[in-house]
Amino acid sequence: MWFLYNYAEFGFYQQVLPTFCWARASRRSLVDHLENRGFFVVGEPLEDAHGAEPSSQETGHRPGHKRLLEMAEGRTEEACHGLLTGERLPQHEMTLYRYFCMATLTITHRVPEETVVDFKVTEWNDRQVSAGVGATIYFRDGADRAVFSVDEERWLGAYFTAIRPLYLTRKGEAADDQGCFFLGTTGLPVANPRSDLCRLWRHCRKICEGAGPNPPPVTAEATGTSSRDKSSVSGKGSRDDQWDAFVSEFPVTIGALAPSKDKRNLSVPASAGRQQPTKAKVAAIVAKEEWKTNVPSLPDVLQAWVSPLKAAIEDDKGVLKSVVEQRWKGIDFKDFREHKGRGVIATMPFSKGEVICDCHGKLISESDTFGRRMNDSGKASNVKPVVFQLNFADGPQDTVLFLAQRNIAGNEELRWDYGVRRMSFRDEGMDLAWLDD
Ligand SMILES: C[S@@+](CC[C@H](N)C(=O)[O-])C[C@H]1O[C@@H](n2cnc3c(N)ncnc32)[C@H](O)[C@@H]1O
Repeated sequence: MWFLYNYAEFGFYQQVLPTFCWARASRRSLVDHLENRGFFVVGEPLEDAHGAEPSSQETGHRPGHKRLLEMAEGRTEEACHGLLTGERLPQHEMTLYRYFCMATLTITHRVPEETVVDFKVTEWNDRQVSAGVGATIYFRDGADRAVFSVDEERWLGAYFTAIRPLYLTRKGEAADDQGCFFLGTTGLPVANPRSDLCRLWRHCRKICEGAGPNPPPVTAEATGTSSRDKSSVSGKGSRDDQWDAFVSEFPVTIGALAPSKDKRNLSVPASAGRQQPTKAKVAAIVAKEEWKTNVPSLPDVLQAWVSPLKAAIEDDKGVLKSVVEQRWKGIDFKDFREHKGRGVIATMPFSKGEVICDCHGKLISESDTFGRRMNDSGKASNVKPVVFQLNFADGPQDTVLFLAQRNIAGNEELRWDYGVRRMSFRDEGMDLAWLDD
């Protein structure tokens, strides 16, 4: 019985665990080591405690991820059915569905991430279908290939026929889909599959946690156990049952070692989710860690919190490129003539929170920038400026981006609240009626 064999080593790991725990690489390698020795790892650190994303290799090949993917299959199947019967899924579900399709390639079929990013529509169209068996797809002139089951082919097919076209119709002149199969919501090829997969794992994990007070253990593939293989061992209950009994007898948490003093405030946000966590949520996360020293203070943690969405924007290659090239899709100039001069309109719908353009834009002689032409509205603004630290190749740069303040329809004028009122100009401002707009 696999864990009895390892049981002899368990005392050793209990001793050495704390010294390995905090450094991210050490946590990873320890988990790898344990899994290779046949241990199940519960609460596997899919991302490190500092909030950094795992490396692409880690993201692509964690056995725990395969398990999470299997657990998301049911929901994917439902979504696939909906898509194929003409149902319009909410945006975030379509995005998750696309993540799932990408993960099917990287995790189930071990297709390298670069190949997934570069996966072309022609390669999909050229797939070899064997009725009732599945399909073989050749990537990069046959350098990589994946043999899909019937279900997998159907999942990707539903993405291709029902989701990708929606993204494409939102493609403006500035955007180039480059014939890629996987597109982001803005119609551009996906740029960062690693962060997409991290979001998928977080989502899958939430589903697991929502399933009951004790999330199902993330099992190591090396043990030969999968969600579909819960055969009992030695007639003494399933492996999962035996594991549960084992864990309850010898509880251990690999996050139990306190964080270092300088890192403590960054240690919680990674597990806090997309929204700014409440004090209560941070308190619960901290309590769960059972740290004894350097326990982070709740207000400091809340202050250190950075939205994962914000982090994703700061690394988004499309945004970085648009800022540099001043090419923003889905918006255009419009002359409102004597009423208020030129302004900027949306030429496609934007969802709340989407990046629209940067605020002032790089000054290019004899060339306009959208940010500089946007008109004001104190009462009915639909975009808002937000400061980001964009991670350009030559270093981070503070940049103000305009984000959609609410869902914006095509053809709407984009306006932001300059923050000035008649009173801002003292008496001179009294003639500026547009400031009341
Ligand atoms: C940054 S510019 C915006 C672009 C400007 N409309 C143009 O044609 O260059 C700001 C100026 O636009 C005009 N403006 C901005 N918002 C306006 C509004 N809601 N109604 C009328 N004029 C407005 C004001 O003259 C303001 O000084």
